[in-house]
Amino acid sequence: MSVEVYYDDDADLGLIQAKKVAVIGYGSQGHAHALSLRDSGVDVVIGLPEGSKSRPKAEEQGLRVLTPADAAAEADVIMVLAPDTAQRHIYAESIAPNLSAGKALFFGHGFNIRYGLIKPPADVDVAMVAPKGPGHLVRRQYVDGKGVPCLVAVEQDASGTALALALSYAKGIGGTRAGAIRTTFTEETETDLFGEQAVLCGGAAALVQTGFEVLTEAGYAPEVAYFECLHELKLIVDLMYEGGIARMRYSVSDTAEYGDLSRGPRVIDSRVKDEMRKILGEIQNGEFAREWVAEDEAGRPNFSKWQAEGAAHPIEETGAKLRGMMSWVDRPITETA
Ligand SMILES: NC(=O)C1=CN([C@@H]2O[C@H](COP(=O)(O)OP(=O)(O)OC[C@H]3O[C@@H](n4cnc5c(N)ncnc54)[C@H](OP(=O)(O)O)[C@@H]3O)[C@@H](O)[C@H]2O)C=CC1
Ligand SMILES: CC[C@](O)(C(C)=O)C(=O)O
Ligand SMILES: [Mg+2]
Ligand SMILES: [Mg+2]
Repeated sequence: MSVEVYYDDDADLGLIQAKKVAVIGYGSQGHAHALSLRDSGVDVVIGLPEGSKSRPKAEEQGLRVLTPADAAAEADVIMVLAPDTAQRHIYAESIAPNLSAGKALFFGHGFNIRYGLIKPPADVDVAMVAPKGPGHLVRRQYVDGKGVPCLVAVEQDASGTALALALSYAKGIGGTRAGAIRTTFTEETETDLFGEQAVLCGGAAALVQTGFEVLTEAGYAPEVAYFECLHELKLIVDLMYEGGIARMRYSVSDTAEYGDLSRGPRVIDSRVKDEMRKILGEIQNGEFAREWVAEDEAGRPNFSKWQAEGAAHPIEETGAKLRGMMSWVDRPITETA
């Protein structure tokens, strides 16, 4: 099955330039969308509660900041880029009362629509523009004249032009420079959650920490273990990113390649694959979403405990010391937001 991919020539920037856009939230994604849309000639207003820590950041960047309700009331297009767990409350309290017929409700991730936590009225467009990368990279790429590929999806096409508007928005944040791939809210949500849980965040972090523990528990220096299990991972992933796993295997020694081919499948074995399938099942049947919403409503006790445990892992102390010696390590991600 081939996917539809749209580039700059397939998108009319004029459509989004003719609208007023409210970006609700000014964090990782919010700041990137808002600043890049503004730089693309779009009339943008930011929606943040009074007392939000993000307000001064948005104001320092010259953006107009209103409450979420006032921003939603002014806007034709409302892009929701607040935390997934906060979105249903923001929608009920501030957006729904200001969502009149003909407006468009946009998302950067499909969680709340996929799991029925937000149910928009039938007379508005509901679409998604979801960059496939962290917000700070989305902004940096835009500033550099490039873009991060993104997914676009239409859940509700009340106007008959929802896809064209989503593509126009994607062009405004640099997404169609790299390519905007057509998908659905269901596919984006389920694959995004699976990727971050099993591979990109959960799987990779557990792999790095476990490798570090095995080496240090066997008596090897934490600094040497850090380089092997975390630092060099970026260099290896960069090779995969540039030319796939084959390119990485071409570039490493044949000793490394033999170790990779013969030992890799012992680490990520059929038990791990079965567990990944179970994780995917929990995403598909809504179990993960119910658990996460309940955890959030209970004040996030497990989340806070696991966060603290992660921050106290010995790899963090070793890494902080070593990175202090690395003048070439990139600027901190807090610089642009
Ligand atoms: N992080 C990423 O790169 C990616 C995120 N996404 C999706 O983008 C969306 C936003 O995520 P992300 O950028 O990580 O979020 P962040 O946590 O980085 O930022 C959230 C922003 O929302 C604000 N906020 C919190 N509560 C409210 C509220 N009640 N009303 C209005 N604004 C509020 C926060 O303000 P304050 O400073 O006051 O807390 C902050 O500015 C999510 O749907 C996420 O899944 C999609 C792709 C990648
Ligand atoms: C990989 C994490 C992510 O899905 C992302 C940056 O794309 C997220 O939700 O932050
Ligand atoms: Mg993602
Ligand atoms: Mg995600």
